[in-house]
Amino acid sequence: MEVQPLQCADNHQPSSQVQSQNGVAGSRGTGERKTAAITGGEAPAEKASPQRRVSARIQAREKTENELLMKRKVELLHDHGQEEEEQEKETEGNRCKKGNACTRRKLGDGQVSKEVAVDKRESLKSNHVVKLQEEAVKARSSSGSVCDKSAHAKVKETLRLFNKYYLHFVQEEENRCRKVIVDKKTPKKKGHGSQEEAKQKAKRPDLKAVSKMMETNAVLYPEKRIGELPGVDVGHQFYSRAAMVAVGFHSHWLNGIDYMGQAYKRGEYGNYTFPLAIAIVISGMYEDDLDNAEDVIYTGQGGHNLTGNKRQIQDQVLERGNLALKVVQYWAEKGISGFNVFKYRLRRLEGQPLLTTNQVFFTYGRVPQSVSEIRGLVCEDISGGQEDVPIPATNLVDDPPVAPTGYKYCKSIKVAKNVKIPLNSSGCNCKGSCVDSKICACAKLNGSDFPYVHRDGGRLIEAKDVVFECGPNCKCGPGCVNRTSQRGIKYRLEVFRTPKKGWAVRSWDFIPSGAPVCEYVGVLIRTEDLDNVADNNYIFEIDCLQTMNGLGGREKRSRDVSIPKIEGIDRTDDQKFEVVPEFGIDAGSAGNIARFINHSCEPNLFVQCVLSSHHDVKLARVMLFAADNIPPLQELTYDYGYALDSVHGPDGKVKQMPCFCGAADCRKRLF
Ligand SMILES: C[S@@+](CC[C@H](N)C(=O)[O-])C[C@H]1O[C@@H](n2cnc3c(N)ncnc32)[C@H](O)[C@@H]1O
Repeated sequence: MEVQPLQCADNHQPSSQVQSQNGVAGSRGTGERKTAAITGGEAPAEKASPQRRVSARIQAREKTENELLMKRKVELLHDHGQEEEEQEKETEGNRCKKGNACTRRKLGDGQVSKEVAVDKRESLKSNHVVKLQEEAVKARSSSGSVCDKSAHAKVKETLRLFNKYYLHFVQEEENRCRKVIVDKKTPKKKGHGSQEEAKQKAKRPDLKAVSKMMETNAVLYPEKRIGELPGVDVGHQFYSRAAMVAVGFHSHWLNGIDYMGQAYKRGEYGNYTFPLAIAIVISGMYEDDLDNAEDVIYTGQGGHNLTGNKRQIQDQVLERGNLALKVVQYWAEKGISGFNVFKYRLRRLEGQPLLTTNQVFFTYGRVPQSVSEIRGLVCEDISGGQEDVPIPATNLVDDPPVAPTGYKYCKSIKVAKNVKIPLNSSGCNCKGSCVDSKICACAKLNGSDFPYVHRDGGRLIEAKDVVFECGPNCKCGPGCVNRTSQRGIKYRLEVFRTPKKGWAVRSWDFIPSGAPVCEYVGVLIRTEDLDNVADNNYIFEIDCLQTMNGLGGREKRSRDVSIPKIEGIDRTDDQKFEVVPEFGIDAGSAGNIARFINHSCEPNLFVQCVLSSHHDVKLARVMLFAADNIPPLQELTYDYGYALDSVHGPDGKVKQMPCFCGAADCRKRLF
């Protein structure tokens, strides 16, 4: 636990205004806690024993799991049926995977190419397409929302897997680059990897991640198909070309036009005229492009300078993808650089959902550039200057608009008097920055590897049981990558008022997956001393042990870390983990931005326990990391992890709270 002097901006005013509309307490009076069932103070007989609290959670989680399992079984049967139908089909996609004809538009590694799903198949206008779309709509409405929901979840899961592989390969690449530098400095030894060898292995991490997805059959839609892809809505943003390939939205990481060739004539699409384009990328790489949301003038493929200056250097030829676009109108013209280019007018199909911007700008809205542009501003910086980046609060909901009140902003953990923070653990002996995982003592605790990559100022490769960071006794400096979560808030966050959930948090900046967003800060307290639980919505129990053991239906996390031995607890005996967390963080009266982050059943953040100054998991720091690539202005959320029916009111009765997260897979209740 990092214990730092408490600095508090005084936001402590009467809390009556911190009420959300329609009767759901936005911030007061529900008595819930984040991870375990609780009982209010007025009915001692009903107070849940530690054992009971956790069992209730486990039971409810098991129920949810069983339901999900059943759902998955149904989907598998459905998928299997489809597979049989498609078995015979020979696909261009497969040939492409074997290495044929996949070269054209190049993006730099790591470049954020925010490709928008304008509509994958908007160039198709035939009756067959309309029919297929009608069938898809019918299928959706007849099978209820289950099909849709799981499709969204699958897309998200696929992208998360891709991001995980990507970060693993980023780490590999960072290590390789380091080796090149070391090799340059040290005389060449025979038998040891030379510079040449290191150079040869260079490959873009995003492309390696795509290959890995293909190798492991993890591409969600590996077969080309006509019609929309379930789970990818109009307006969906991909953050790299490779991510599109990982989902199967587009089967080339370089080509702009993805099309089905003549081979498809023999399959279920026998009535179509091939070649037929099924997905195009508007990458802004052609000097003759003119794109907006309703009408796109798309330039055909070929003849432009692959080095990336967008210049057309040759005439285009009416072949391959250029033949595959069946569109409203097409023509040939002399482009800006005087070469023949093909132009295709693409128009949105009637009835398609609208994009959020008129021009294809790739953001969900317009991010304010200065304080004067902020609509509904009620506070310029709720941290009162404590955070490096000011945190404005806006309110376009209440009349008159009010600012968040009833607490003190507090940048770092405040420790209750009866909580003893363990002494600082011994650290590593690395100089400057920890780089060699075979030498660094902290890396060894993390399974002999660093949990973070350097990219974007430090990104966590994947969620772990616990992350061991370098601490006060380590010899490395503050810039060490293994101190990534200790650098405070670096994104421009905003607290904003919602109609149904009280206050909420969003970022004006794009947040890449694995980036640290903030720590959950408040008063570190013994859970047995929490006496106002019935009125406090801001308690976070430090339940790393439960997470580690996958208790309460949680997903077990990566185990390649040295879990510290915990007195009285044998990790092999799961039952012994059924204990109530001993400590919690109460952000009710004092806390940081994290206290405003709402729950979602499909969250974009995840909770990660981090140990830096000491190694007592029960007192770990609670960090929130980005689970996905998060576009600007998307609400930041994490899963509070309640089991349904696990929360009890002061009268001992099960308490329920409706969930307004709006996710396709919403469980409809917070607890
Ligand atoms: C830690 S606070 C989050 C910030 C809070 N919205 C506020 O106004 O201060 C937790 C409370 O927010 C509300 N909340 C959070 N997520 C919600 C959701 N998905 N649906 C409904 N209410 C939610 C509930 O009142 C919950 O008790």
